[in-house]
Amino acid sequence: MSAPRTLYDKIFDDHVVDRQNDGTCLLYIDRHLVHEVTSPQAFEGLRLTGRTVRHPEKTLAVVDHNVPTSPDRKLGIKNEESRIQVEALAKNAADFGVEYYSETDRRQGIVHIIGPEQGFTLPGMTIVCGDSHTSTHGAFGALAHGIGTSEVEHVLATQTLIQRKAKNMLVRVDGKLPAGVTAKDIILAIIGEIGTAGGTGYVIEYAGEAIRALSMEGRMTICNMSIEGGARAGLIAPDETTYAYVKDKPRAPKGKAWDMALEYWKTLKSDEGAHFDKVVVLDAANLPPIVSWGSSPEDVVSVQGVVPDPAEIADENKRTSKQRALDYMGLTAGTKITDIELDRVFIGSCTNGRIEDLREVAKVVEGKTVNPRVNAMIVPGSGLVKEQAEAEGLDKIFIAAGFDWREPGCSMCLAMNDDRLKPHERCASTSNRNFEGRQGFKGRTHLVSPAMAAAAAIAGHFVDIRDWK
Ligand SMILES: CC(C)[C@H](C(=O)O)[C@@H](O)C(=O)O
Ligand code: SF4
Repeated sequence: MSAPRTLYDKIFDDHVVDRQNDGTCLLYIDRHLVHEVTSPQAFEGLRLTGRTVRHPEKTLAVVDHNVPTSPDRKLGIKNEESRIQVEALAKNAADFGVEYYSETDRRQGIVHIIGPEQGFTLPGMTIVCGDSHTSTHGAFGALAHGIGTSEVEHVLATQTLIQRKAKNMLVRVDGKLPAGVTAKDIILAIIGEIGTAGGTGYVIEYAGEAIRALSMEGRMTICNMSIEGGARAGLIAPDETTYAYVKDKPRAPKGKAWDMALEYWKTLKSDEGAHFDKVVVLDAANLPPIVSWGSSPEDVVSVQGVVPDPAEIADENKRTSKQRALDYMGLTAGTKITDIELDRVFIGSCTNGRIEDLREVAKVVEGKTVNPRVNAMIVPGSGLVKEQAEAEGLDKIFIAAGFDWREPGCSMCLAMNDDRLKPHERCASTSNRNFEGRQGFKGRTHLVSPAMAAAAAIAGHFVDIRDWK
């Protein structure tokens, strides 16, 4: 009998092409997603050395970070740098025979949203992209992680990647989530608990009753932010929820191939007794809605809490850094979270820009009006999410409430396009990063769930969504 293995061990082992004595491995890569920011030099490298893309059919390219989200974006991109990046990807995809979704393609959207939508992302696969939030695809029980631009070139040329095995970490979330508390709150709570370096050197497998109960959308939200906890990747073992989501997606296996795939996918779980180097356990029943107060995703507190006091931190470096975060955020220790007023609300991103997120938002804002002080935008994660939302009439609810309803893209998740905060503007955001300047120079970001962002847009300040009527 071979030793019990984790899900990560299994997927890794199944993809090893070569293993050196020092542990360096060459891994086969099943799927490669490409966006405009991290691919120009990689394609240029191929050109300079006269190489081709080894498997264009295992590669999919899309523009997302730099595309405008205004309705008139068909008229072109005004910002020169953005335009050059987008045009470069269009040309590279055409030159190298890679399928490409331009900003006018209805399937276009954020790279981590379109992969699953197209059935390009499947259980058991190795998936890479020159983007840290590639961890999102781990929700399907795929080993998915970000790579650097030189690695993008390596994968384009060889369909393989040099990797060393990471350690195994298990995050088990037991129990049932209370009403109003979501996948976003789970992952913010996990990062609050383990810290942004807690997952360094690990691949995290999420398990437990609360994880099993999540939809694929919720699971993607969790895996998406694994990287904010320092982990190389996040994983959730596939189950009936996964298969139901994947079935009939454009690129999912069909007929006999589906049956064979399913048989394999059912083996994709950690064996009884498999060894984890680190285990963290959380109880879902005790989780409140969470709001970030600082400039790191670990700076989180319950919506019922107050802005913490750095003076209470013993470690000097940490104390100084958290004080700096408070200053940057323009907050005073002891302020009640529900007393924090907002200027902007951003609902979207690869963390929370999927259809289920928009349905949650619609439930909260239907028949209500955005606070006049607040400028609130909703950016669907893809063209297909937008179509689905419109088919369900969600856009009408949003527009009637005073939200700006946009075209798909990364938008205000990061300030790489026209959507950005002005200095000192304070934003409730469903995205994944609250670093200094992330949403615009001197902008102030509070990370929250879609329901919490929606309620904040209406109230003009944070409210406990559990009290929402
Ligand atoms: C631009 C890209 C390389 C970057 C990433 O790697 O994650 C971006 O998507 C982000 O979220 O910061
Ligand atoms: S939505 Fe944000 S986190 Fe996701 S890929 Fe785009 S910039 Fe990165």
